Amino acid sequence: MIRLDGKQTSVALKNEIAEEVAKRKEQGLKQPHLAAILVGNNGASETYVANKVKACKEVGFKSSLIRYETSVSEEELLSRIDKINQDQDIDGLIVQLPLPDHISEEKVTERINPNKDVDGFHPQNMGRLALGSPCYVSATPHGIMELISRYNIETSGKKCVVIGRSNIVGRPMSILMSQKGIDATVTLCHSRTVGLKEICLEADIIIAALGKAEFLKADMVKEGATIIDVGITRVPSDKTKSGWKLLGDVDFENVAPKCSFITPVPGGVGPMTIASLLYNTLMSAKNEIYK
Ligand SMILES: Nc1nc(=O)c2c([nH]1)NC[C@@H]1CN(c3ccc(C(=O)N[C@@H](CCC(=O)O)C(=O)O)cc3)C=[N+]21
Repeated sequence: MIRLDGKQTSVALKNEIAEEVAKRKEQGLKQPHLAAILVGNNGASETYVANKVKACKEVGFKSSLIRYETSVSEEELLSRIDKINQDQDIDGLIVQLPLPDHISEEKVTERINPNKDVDGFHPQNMGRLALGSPCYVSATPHGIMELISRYNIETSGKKCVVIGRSNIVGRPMSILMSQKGIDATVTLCHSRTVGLKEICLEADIIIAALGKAEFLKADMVKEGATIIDVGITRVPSDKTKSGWKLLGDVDFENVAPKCSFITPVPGGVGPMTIASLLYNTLMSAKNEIYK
């Protein structure tokens, strides 16, 4: 069993990015600049955004964190997005999800200039993804593809089961795994799937992205499978310093011994998500996607 070390791989990817940023600086080009909007004070969102800002510093990016109270109006948020869209210095903009109920995530996502949509959530980027055209690939799916490629995991002709059909992970993952060059045969499963266990038992690669702690059990996994765990659930624990423990969507302890490759939580997909966001922001600064 080989652990897919997202921590270490994200450091490698960040080093490559930092090198390129340094080179661009020598050429007199400006620093890539990522802006993040955070609404309210959801604990998990705070951690993720703080990690993103820290990662920007590590690679030599400029970052701007824009905070709003939960009570901010949709109109005010949208007009701030308009302003950032116009700002020549800002290459990438993300609005951290989830948003409060009175703000439409759809409207917010659609308002971001697709050229700056380094989250890859805009319909233009999602549509291009489906068509196989150049686009910003959302950070978690992009990070997973990087892990698969850097560990030389075979995908061609393999049976891949994706569990969860969210717009930000499951759906784009199913598209990426089936695209030309990757060539897996994909089954996208969700809460109405009948016979999930039998479907999983056939899989060479399982991507668990349904958001239920320790959902995927050892009796659902074929010997030698590759398991990618996208879940991250916080549960109270008196054994950790923070008072919290992080659980993935996979029952790691029992599943790991059966696998050829498996991602841990934490230290798997999470750090790769952050590195991929930086990668997309560098692409934007270089105008590599929309020339
Ligand atoms: N507009 C938007 N873009 C996102 O990319 C986005 C989002 N909204 N909303 C929430 C999800 C979740 N997400 C994570 C990022 C980093 C870790 C991460 O760094 N995880 C660490 C642990 C961090 C911890 O201590 O919680 C790890 O797995 O090792 C996890 C999850 C980005 N998301």
